[in-house]
Amino acid sequence: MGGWRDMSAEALEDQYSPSRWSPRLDRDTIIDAHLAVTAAGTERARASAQTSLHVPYGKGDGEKLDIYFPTDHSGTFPVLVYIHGGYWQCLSKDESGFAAPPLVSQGVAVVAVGYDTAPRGHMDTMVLQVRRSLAFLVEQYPEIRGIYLCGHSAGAHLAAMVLFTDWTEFHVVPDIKGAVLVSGVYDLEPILHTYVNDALNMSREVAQRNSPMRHVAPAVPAACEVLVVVAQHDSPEFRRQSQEYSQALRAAGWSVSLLDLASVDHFDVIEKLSENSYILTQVILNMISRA
Ligand SMILES: N[C@@H](CC(=O)c1ccccc1NC=O)C(=O)O
Repeated sequence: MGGWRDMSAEALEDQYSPSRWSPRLDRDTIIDAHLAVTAAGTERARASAQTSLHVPYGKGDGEKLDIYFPTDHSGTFPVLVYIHGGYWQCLSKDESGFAAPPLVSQGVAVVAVGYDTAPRGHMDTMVLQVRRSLAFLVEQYPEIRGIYLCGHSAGAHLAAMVLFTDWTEFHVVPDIKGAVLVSGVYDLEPILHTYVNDALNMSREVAQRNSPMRHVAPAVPAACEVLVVVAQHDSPEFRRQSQEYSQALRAAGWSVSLLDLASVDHFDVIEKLSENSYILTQVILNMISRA
């Protein structure tokens, strides 16, 4: 976990700026393009699927989720819970439904979870909120048969934290059957030394306590199948984090695959989930149908 310690501040900043690594778009336009594409995809999903939007899972303003129901939902159904990225400080559930169309047409519900981003939300709060959203779903929707987590970037980090939850205080144990972690960050320590922490304001202790890499231990039972996905054009640091995290999980007895997707960057690696023909869409559908 150590190479980053030898980097200059500028180099580290570069490595943790996903917008600087795409051969497709330049750094000043790629984030806006990502917002536009995911917002349009979400609008399309909301227009075509049956939905329950802004469902409160807690008392806080930010504690709401959107449900995209399967086209045929007379019986039980699996659910993919999508946790958005945005470096724990931007984006929201309102542009996070774009992955729904190919899934709902195959009988899978999609839930886009909202959480309080920084500076309003603290790292501990975000992790707790996502955990509570799962407990809520299990209690409120008995039709759900099997939960699959999918998170992008900061959302992959939050999904990974959910895998290491002691559910006793939540009074329910969600049946998490799989997790798809896309271009995530699993060790938060390097982030402390970058602009990313300006809004997050994490101490070293908070960063360590919320680093999935530090929770991988053989003592934690291997709960579900994990797919760690990384983009060809993610930065070397992002690629290293995915490699090391997947190796650590495997060494601890988890069933893990590392999927290194060619020809995509940090942003279109997730945007393309709106397409039925995208390889990751098919891999996810396959994971769900095998269970
Ligand atoms: N300032 C960051 C922004 C960023 O990382 C980001 C933006 C939108 C969606 C996901 C992102 N990355 C991780 O959560 C960058 O340089 O790309």
